[in-house]
Amino acid sequence: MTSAQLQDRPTATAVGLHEVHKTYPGPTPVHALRGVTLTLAPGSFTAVMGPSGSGKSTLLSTAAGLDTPTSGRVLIGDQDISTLRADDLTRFRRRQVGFVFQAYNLVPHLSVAENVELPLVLAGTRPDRQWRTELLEAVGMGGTEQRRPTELSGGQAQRVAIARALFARPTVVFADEPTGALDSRTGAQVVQVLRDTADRFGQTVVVVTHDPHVAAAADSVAVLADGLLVDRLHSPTAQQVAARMLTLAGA
Ligand SMILES: Nc1ncnc2c1ncn2[C@@H]1O[C@H](COP(=O)(O)OP(=O)(O)OP(=O)(O)O)[C@@H](O)[C@H]1O
Repeated sequence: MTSAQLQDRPTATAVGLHEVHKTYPGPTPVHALRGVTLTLAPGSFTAVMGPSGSGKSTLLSTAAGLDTPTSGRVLIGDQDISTLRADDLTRFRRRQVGFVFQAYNLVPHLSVAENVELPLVLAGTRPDRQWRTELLEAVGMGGTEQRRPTELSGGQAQRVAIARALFARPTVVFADEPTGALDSRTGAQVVQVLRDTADRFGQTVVVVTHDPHVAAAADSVAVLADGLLVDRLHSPTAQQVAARMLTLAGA
Protein backbone atom coordinates (compact mmCIF):
# COMPACT_ATOMS: atom_id res chain seq x y z
CA MET A 1 0.00 0.00 0.00
CA THR A 2 1.30 3.52 -0.76
CA SER A 3 1.69 6.08 2.02
CA ALA A 4 -0.97 8.22 0.31
CA GLN A 5 -3.44 5.35 0.53
CA LEU A 6 -2.51 4.83 4.17
CA GLN A 7 -3.11 8.49 4.96
CA ASP A 8 -6.57 8.20 3.41
CA ARG A 9 -7.45 5.59 6.01
CA PRO A 10 -9.22 7.03 9.06
CA THR A 11 -7.81 4.51 11.57
CA ALA A 12 -5.23 1.78 11.90
CA THR A 13 -8.02 -0.78 12.23
CA ALA A 14 -10.22 -1.80 9.31
CA VAL A 15 -12.26 -4.40 11.23
CA GLY A 16 -12.41 -4.95 14.98
CA LEU A 17 -14.36 -7.61 16.84
CA HIS A 18 -14.34 -7.35 20.63
CA GLU A 19 -15.61 -10.27 22.71
CA VAL A 20 -18.29 -11.06 20.13
CA HIS A 21 -20.84 -13.66 21.17
CA LYS A 22 -23.61 -14.94 18.93
CA THR A 23 -26.26 -17.30 20.25
CA TYR A 24 -29.07 -18.53 18.02
CA PRO A 25 -32.11 -18.92 20.28
CA GLY A 26 -34.39 -21.96 20.25
CA PRO A 27 -35.29 -24.97 22.38
CA THR A 28 -31.56 -25.79 22.32
CA PRO A 29 -29.73 -22.46 21.88
CA VAL A 30 -26.65 -22.66 19.62
CA HIS A 31 -23.59 -20.71 20.82
CA ALA A 32 -22.11 -20.10 17.35
CA LEU A 33 -19.55 -17.49 18.55
CA ARG A 34 -18.33 -17.67 22.14
CA GLY A 35 -16.22 -14.53 22.63
CA VAL A 36 -14.22 -13.73 19.50
CA THR A 37 -11.74 -10.85 19.56
CA LEU A 38 -10.00 -10.08 16.27
CA THR A 39 -8.40 -6.96 14.79
CA LEU A 40 -7.62 -6.62 11.08
CA ALA A 41 -5.30 -3.92 9.75
CA PRO A 42 -6.15 -1.81 6.69
CA GLY A 43 -4.91 -3.47 3.52
CA SER A 44 -4.65 -6.91 5.13
CA PHE A 45 -5.90 -10.07 3.41
CA THR A 46 -7.27 -12.57 5.94
CA ALA A 47 -8.70 -16.06 5.49
CA VAL A 48 -11.15 -17.52 8.02
CA MET A 49 -11.00 -21.30 8.29
CA GLY A 50 -12.32 -24.00 10.58
CA PRO A 51 -14.36 -27.19 10.60
CA SER A 52 -17.96 -27.22 9.43
CA GLY A 53 -20.17 -25.56 12.06
CA SER A 54 -17.23 -23.77 13.76
CA GLY A 55 -18.84 -20.35 13.21
CA LYS A 56 -17.15 -19.00 10.04
CA SER A 57 -20.32 -17.81 8.29
CA THR A 58 -21.67 -16.42 11.57
CA LEU A 59 -18.39 -14.52 12.07
CA LEU A 60 -18.56 -13.11 8.56
CA SER A 61 -22.21 -12.02 8.72
CA THR A 62 -21.70 -10.48 12.17
CA ALA A 63 -18.51 -8.65 11.14
CA ALA A 64 -20.23 -7.41 7.97
CA GLY A 65 -23.30 -6.10 9.81
CA LEU A 66 -25.66 -8.57 8.11
CA ASP A 67 -26.46 -10.00 11.53
CA THR A 68 -26.16 -8.52 15.05
CA PRO A 69 -24.04 -10.01 17.83
CA THR A 70 -25.76 -11.20 21.01
CA SER A 71 -23.07 -9.27 22.89
CA GLY A 72 -19.74 -7.62 22.14
CA ARG A 73 -18.70 -4.87 19.73
CA VAL A 74 -18.06 -4.84 15.99
CA LEU A 75 -16.12 -1.95 14.43
CA ILE A 76 -15.64 -1.20 10.75
CA GLY A 77 -13.07 1.58 10.52
CA ASP A 78 -14.09 4.11 13.19
CA GLN A 79 -17.71 3.05 13.28
CA ASP A 80 -19.12 0.78 16.00
CA ILE A 81 -21.77 -0.91 13.85
CA SER A 82 -23.31 -2.73 16.82
CA THR A 83 -24.90 0.61 17.83
CA LEU A 84 -26.39 1.56 14.42
CA ARG A 85 -30.13 1.47 13.72
CA ALA A 86 -31.20 -0.91 10.94
CA ASP A 87 -31.60 1.76 8.21
CA ASP A 88 -28.34 3.53 9.17
CA LEU A 89 -26.59 0.16 9.10
CA THR A 90 -27.92 -0.56 5.59
CA ARG A 91 -26.66 2.84 4.37
CA PHE A 92 -23.30 2.30 6.07
CA ARG A 93 -22.94 -1.18 4.55
CA ARG A 94 -23.62 0.05 1.00
CA ARG A 95 -20.63 2.38 1.17
CA GLN A 96 -18.22 0.71 3.53
CA VAL A 97 -18.66 -3.03 2.95
CA GLY A 98 -18.21 -5.02 -0.25
CA PHE A 99 -19.36 -8.62 -0.69
CA VAL A 100 -18.29 -11.50 -2.90
CA PHE A 101 -20.51 -14.59 -2.68
CA GLN A 102 -20.02 -18.17 -3.81
CA ALA A 103 -22.95 -17.79 -6.23
CA TYR A 104 -21.64 -14.44 -7.67
CA ASN A 105 -25.11 -12.83 -7.18
CA LEU A 106 -24.90 -10.73 -10.34
CA VAL A 107 -28.24 -9.33 -11.55
CA PRO A 108 -29.01 -11.24 -14.78
CA HIS A 109 -30.89 -8.50 -16.66
CA LEU A 110 -28.19 -5.86 -16.02
CA SER A 111 -24.98 -5.52 -18.05
CA VAL A 112 -21.54 -6.10 -16.53
CA ALA A 113 -21.08 -2.30 -16.26
CA GLU A 114 -24.45 -1.86 -14.53
CA ASN A 115 -23.73 -4.73 -12.14
CA VAL A 116 -20.41 -3.18 -11.10
CA GLU A 117 -22.07 0.20 -10.53
CA LEU A 118 -25.09 -1.16 -8.68
CA PRO A 119 -23.92 -0.74 -5.04
CA LEU A 120 -23.07 2.93 -5.58
CA VAL A 121 -26.25 3.58 -7.57
CA LEU A 122 -28.23 2.08 -4.67
CA ALA A 123 -26.30 4.36 -2.32
CA GLY A 124 -27.38 7.35 -4.45
CA THR A 125 -23.93 8.24 -5.81
CA ARG A 126 -23.06 8.92 -9.44
CA PRO A 127 -20.62 6.20 -10.49
CA ASP A 128 -17.14 7.04 -11.75
CA ARG A 129 -16.87 5.48 -15.25
CA GLN A 130 -13.09 5.73 -15.41
CA TRP A 131 -12.72 3.88 -12.11
CA ARG A 132 -15.13 1.21 -13.38
CA THR A 133 -12.99 0.72 -16.52
CA GLU A 134 -9.82 0.59 -14.42
CA LEU A 135 -11.29 -2.00 -12.05
CA LEU A 136 -12.66 -4.22 -14.83
CA GLU A 137 -9.23 -4.12 -16.47
CA ALA A 138 -7.57 -4.93 -13.13
CA VAL A 139 -9.67 -8.12 -12.77
CA GLY A 140 -9.02 -9.10 -16.41
CA MET A 141 -12.50 -8.21 -17.67
CA GLY A 142 -11.73 -5.05 -19.69
CA GLY A 143 -14.04 -4.61 -22.70
CA THR A 144 -16.89 -6.73 -21.30
CA GLU A 145 -18.99 -3.79 -20.06
CA GLN A 146 -22.02 -4.48 -22.25
CA ARG A 147 -22.15 -8.26 -21.74
CA ARG A 148 -24.84 -9.95 -19.62
CA PRO A 149 -23.93 -12.26 -16.70
CA THR A 150 -25.45 -15.23 -18.62
CA GLU A 151 -22.75 -14.74 -21.29
CA LEU A 152 -19.92 -15.20 -18.73
CA SER A 153 -18.16 -18.30 -17.41
CA GLY A 154 -18.15 -18.88 -13.64
CA GLY A 155 -14.61 -17.52 -13.32
CA GLN A 156 -15.49 -14.43 -15.37
CA ALA A 157 -18.67 -13.83 -13.35
CA GLN A 158 -16.66 -13.99 -10.13
CA ARG A 159 -14.13 -11.47 -11.52
CA VAL A 160 -17.01 -9.08 -12.22
CA ALA A 161 -18.34 -9.70 -8.69
CA ILE A 162 -14.88 -8.79 -7.34
CA ALA A 163 -14.89 -5.54 -9.35
CA ARG A 164 -18.37 -4.78 -8.00
CA ALA A 165 -17.27 -5.42 -4.41
CA LEU A 166 -14.30 -3.03 -4.79
CA PHE A 167 -16.17 -0.32 -6.71
CA ALA A 168 -17.34 1.78 -3.75
CA ARG A 169 -13.79 1.69 -2.29
CA PRO A 170 -15.24 0.10 0.84
CA THR A 171 -13.39 -0.16 4.14
CA VAL A 172 -13.54 -3.95 3.84
CA VAL A 173 -14.56 -6.66 1.35
CA PHE A 174 -15.98 -9.93 2.73
CA ALA A 175 -15.89 -12.98 0.49
CA ASP A 176 -17.84 -16.12 1.49
CA GLU A 177 -16.41 -19.22 -0.22
CA PRO A 178 -15.67 -17.15 -3.37
CA THR A 179 -14.14 -20.13 -5.18
CA GLY A 180 -16.62 -22.73 -3.93
CA ALA A 181 -18.51 -22.95 -7.24
CA LEU A 182 -15.39 -23.03 -9.43
CA ASP A 183 -13.06 -25.83 -10.49
CA SER A 184 -9.76 -25.73 -8.62
CA ARG A 185 -7.70 -24.16 -11.45
CA THR A 186 -10.25 -21.39 -12.11
CA GLY A 187 -10.69 -20.93 -8.36
CA ALA A 188 -6.93 -20.45 -7.95
CA GLN A 189 -6.89 -17.85 -10.76
CA VAL A 190 -9.84 -15.97 -9.26
CA VAL A 191 -8.35 -15.85 -5.77
CA GLN A 192 -5.09 -14.57 -7.28
CA VAL A 193 -7.06 -11.82 -9.05
CA LEU A 194 -8.69 -10.90 -5.75
CA ARG A 195 -5.31 -10.90 -4.01
CA ASP A 196 -3.53 -8.84 -6.71
CA THR A 197 -6.34 -6.32 -7.06
CA ALA A 198 -6.67 -5.94 -3.30
CA ASP A 199 -2.90 -5.33 -3.04
CA ARG A 200 -2.94 -2.81 -5.87
CA PHE A 201 -5.70 -0.74 -4.28
CA GLY A 202 -4.78 -1.31 -0.62
CA GLN A 203 -8.10 -3.06 -0.02
CA THR A 204 -8.81 -4.94 3.23
CA VAL A 205 -10.24 -8.39 2.43
CA VAL A 206 -11.67 -11.20 4.58
CA VAL A 207 -12.27 -14.56 2.88
CA VAL A 208 -14.13 -17.50 4.40
CA THR A 209 -12.87 -20.69 2.79
CA HIS A 210 -12.47 -24.45 3.19
CA ASP A 211 -9.65 -24.50 0.62
CA PRO A 212 -6.06 -24.45 1.98
CA HIS A 213 -4.84 -23.07 -1.39
CA VAL A 214 -7.14 -20.08 -1.05
CA ALA A 215 -6.01 -19.58 2.56
CA ALA A 216 -2.37 -19.71 1.43
CA ALA A 217 -2.99 -16.55 -0.64
CA ALA A 218 -3.78 -14.66 2.59
CA ASP A 219 -1.43 -12.69 4.86
CA SER A 220 -2.88 -14.54 7.81
CA VAL A 221 -5.42 -17.23 8.60
CA ALA A 222 -7.84 -16.92 11.52
CA VAL A 223 -8.70 -20.45 12.67
CA LEU A 224 -12.06 -21.03 14.34
CA ALA A 225 -13.14 -24.10 16.28
CA ASP A 226 -16.41 -24.44 18.14
CA GLY A 227 -17.11 -20.69 18.12
CA LEU A 228 -13.67 -19.67 19.37
CA LEU A 229 -10.64 -18.17 17.63
CA VAL A 230 -8.04 -20.84 18.32
CA ASP A 231 -5.12 -19.81 16.10
CA ARG A 232 -3.64 -17.21 13.74
CA LEU A 233 -1.28 -18.52 11.05
CA HIS A 234 0.91 -15.92 9.35
CA SER A 235 1.80 -16.32 5.63
CA PRO A 236 1.22 -20.09 5.79
CA THR A 237 1.69 -22.52 2.92
CA ALA A 238 -1.29 -24.60 1.75
CA GLN A 239 0.38 -27.64 3.35
CA GLN A 240 0.68 -25.89 6.73
CA VAL A 241 -2.98 -24.85 6.57
CA ALA A 242 -4.10 -28.36 5.60
CA ALA A 243 -2.03 -29.85 8.45
CA ARG A 244 -3.60 -27.44 10.99
CA MET A 245 -7.09 -28.29 9.76
CA LEU A 246 -6.32 -32.00 10.16
CA THR A 247 -5.34 -31.48 13.80
CA LEU A 248 -8.71 -29.76 14.38
CA ALA A 249 -10.64 -32.48 12.62
CA GLY A 250 -8.94 -35.04 14.84
CA ALA A 251 -9.54 -33.02 18.05
N1 LIG B 1 -29.81 -19.12 11.63
C1 LIG B 1 -29.38 -20.07 12.46
N2 LIG B 1 -30.17 -20.56 13.43
C2 LIG B 1 -29.74 -21.50 14.28
N3 LIG B 1 -28.49 -22.02 14.28
C3 LIG B 1 -27.65 -21.57 13.33
C4 LIG B 1 -28.04 -20.58 12.37
N4 LIG B 1 -26.98 -20.33 11.56
C5 LIG B 1 -25.99 -21.13 11.99
N5 LIG B 1 -26.38 -21.87 13.04
C6 LIG B 1 -25.55 -22.82 13.82
O1 LIG B 1 -24.43 -22.11 14.33
C7 LIG B 1 -23.25 -22.90 14.25
C8 LIG B 1 -22.21 -22.19 13.39
O2 LIG B 1 -22.70 -22.15 12.04
P1 LIG B 1 -21.89 -21.45 10.85
O3 LIG B 1 -22.75 -21.52 9.63
O4 LIG B 1 -21.43 -20.10 11.29
O5 LIG B 1 -20.63 -22.43 10.70
P2 LIG B 1 -19.58 -22.55 9.51
O6 LIG B 1 -18.24 -22.71 10.16
O7 LIG B 1 -19.75 -21.43 8.56
O8 LIG B 1 -20.05 -23.92 8.86
P3 LIG B 1 -19.86 -24.46 7.34
O9 LIG B 1 -18.40 -24.60 7.11
O10 LIG B 1 -20.54 -25.81 7.40
O11 LIG B 1 -20.54 -23.49 6.43
C9 LIG B 1 -23.69 -24.25 13.68
O12 LIG B 1 -23.92 -25.12 14.77
C10 LIG B 1 -24.99 -23.94 12.95
O13 LIG B 1 -25.83 -25.06 12.94
